[in-house]
Amino acid sequence: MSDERFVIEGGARLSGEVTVSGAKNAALKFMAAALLAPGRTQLTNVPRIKDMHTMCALLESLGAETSFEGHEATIDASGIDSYTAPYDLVRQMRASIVVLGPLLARFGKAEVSAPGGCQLGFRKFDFHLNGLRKLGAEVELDHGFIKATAPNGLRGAEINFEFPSVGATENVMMAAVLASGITIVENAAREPEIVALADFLNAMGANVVGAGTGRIVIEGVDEMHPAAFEVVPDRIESGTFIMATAATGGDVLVRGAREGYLKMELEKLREMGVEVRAVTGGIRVSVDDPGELRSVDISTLPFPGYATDLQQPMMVLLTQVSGAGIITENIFENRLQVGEELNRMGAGIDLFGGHRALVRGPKRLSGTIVQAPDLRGGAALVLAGLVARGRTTVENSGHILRGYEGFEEKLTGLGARVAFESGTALASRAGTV
Ligand SMILES: CC(=O)N[C@H]1[C@@H](OP(=O)(O)OP(=O)(O)OC[C@H]2O[C@@H](n3ccc(=O)[nH]c3=O)[C@H](O)[C@@H]2O)O[C@H](CO)[C@@H](O)[C@@H]1O
Ligand SMILES: C=C(OP(=O)(O)O)C(=O)O
Repeated sequence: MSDERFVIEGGARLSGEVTVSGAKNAALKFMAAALLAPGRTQLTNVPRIKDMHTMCALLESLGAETSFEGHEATIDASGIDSYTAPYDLVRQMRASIVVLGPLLARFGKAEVSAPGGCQLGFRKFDFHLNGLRKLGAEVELDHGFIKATAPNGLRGAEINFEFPSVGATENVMMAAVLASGITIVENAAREPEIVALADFLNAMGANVVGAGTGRIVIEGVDEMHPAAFEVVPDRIESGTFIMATAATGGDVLVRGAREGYLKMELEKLREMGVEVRAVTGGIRVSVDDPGELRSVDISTLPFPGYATDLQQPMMVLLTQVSGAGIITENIFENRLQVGEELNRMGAGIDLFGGHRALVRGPKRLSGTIVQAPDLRGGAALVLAGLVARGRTTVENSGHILRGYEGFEEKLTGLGARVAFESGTALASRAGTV
């Protein structure tokens, strides 16, 4: 439990403009990819969020030099002298597992603490390990650590994923760029962040084609070099602001949002009657009365299906529109649990096991104290606070800081009444710090 909280006075309609930050789930992988080459990688449009600091700490623990000023991060991976990602960092951020592929590819060895269970449900890593084994690595689980070695180097192979896992596709791509010969990844994840990573790897000298389709082909190269690269905009942050605007009944230009990154989500919003269109520089969303919108069913799936990371914000929106909608969560079974917190606010959501929820609207939510169950669930509860009567306090909000830059400032800039408090700030107000 963290001692950070968002406090929201509900009832304001959002209006104006908001600019989305760079994508967490792309930037983290670029930083791991920097391990593939000695020298100084320079990333721009890096979001100022907690996960970036965690990744800097992880890279530094391996011997890299990092700096993170404004929205620019530099990583010099010349002096790597450790190949172990420790438990205390992996525990904070599961995405740490993506250093496995690059370390193994460049140094022939890597040890990463096995990521434990987390808020979203079972998050297995078997696809990562089996993919690396196919490339010739010896991989074992020993005393809670994934230990991988490739004494004779990695060699290209055909890898057929049982499920298009984002992280496993990324780990295998980053390992295969320095393997000898050709690697073919079938049933690869197709998320925009995979395409962004392939573009970045190619800028570093790799030869990756097919990213964004289910078949990625990688021809190994002898060495990689550092590159300067810009992080793509965050589609999940974009979607969060779009849904917040629809739920409060507002009119907002979400600068940086890309229509191609939110195909299914925008289709669903249009089906509901939300006016949402691509304009120069972003996406404009406008709703007069959320109660006049119609409910829809959604089912989360790998891209280009409906994103699991935008399921919880949609759950909040569905409480504000007319009719009943069924949410089917196919990726992370625990992500529907936020419905229980919403029910404490009066949402009346029926939860059927871990996979289905029935949301009926429109409901007048009432503010109370709720607990952020995870990153996107926490953001969804802030959205619920925006539409609720009275004051909502979202406790355990440290999760939200992992993924949203300046959430309080951005929402306040759109007219919301939101404050962020941390234990330190509260103690300081009380004169104890
Ligand atoms: C840092 C990052 O980019 N996180 C995103 C990434 O997580 P992450 O990369 O962890 O998600 P995956 O695509 O790997 O997971 C999808 C599903 O596959 C299962 N699985 C995965 C790997 C494995 O070895 N075995 C296995 O069974 C998982 O339990 C889950 O049910 O993609 C998810 C799905 O879009 C997003 O919600 C996360 O925000
Ligand atoms: C679940 C997420 O992140 P992670 O995979 O790092 O937990 C997310 O970005 O929504």
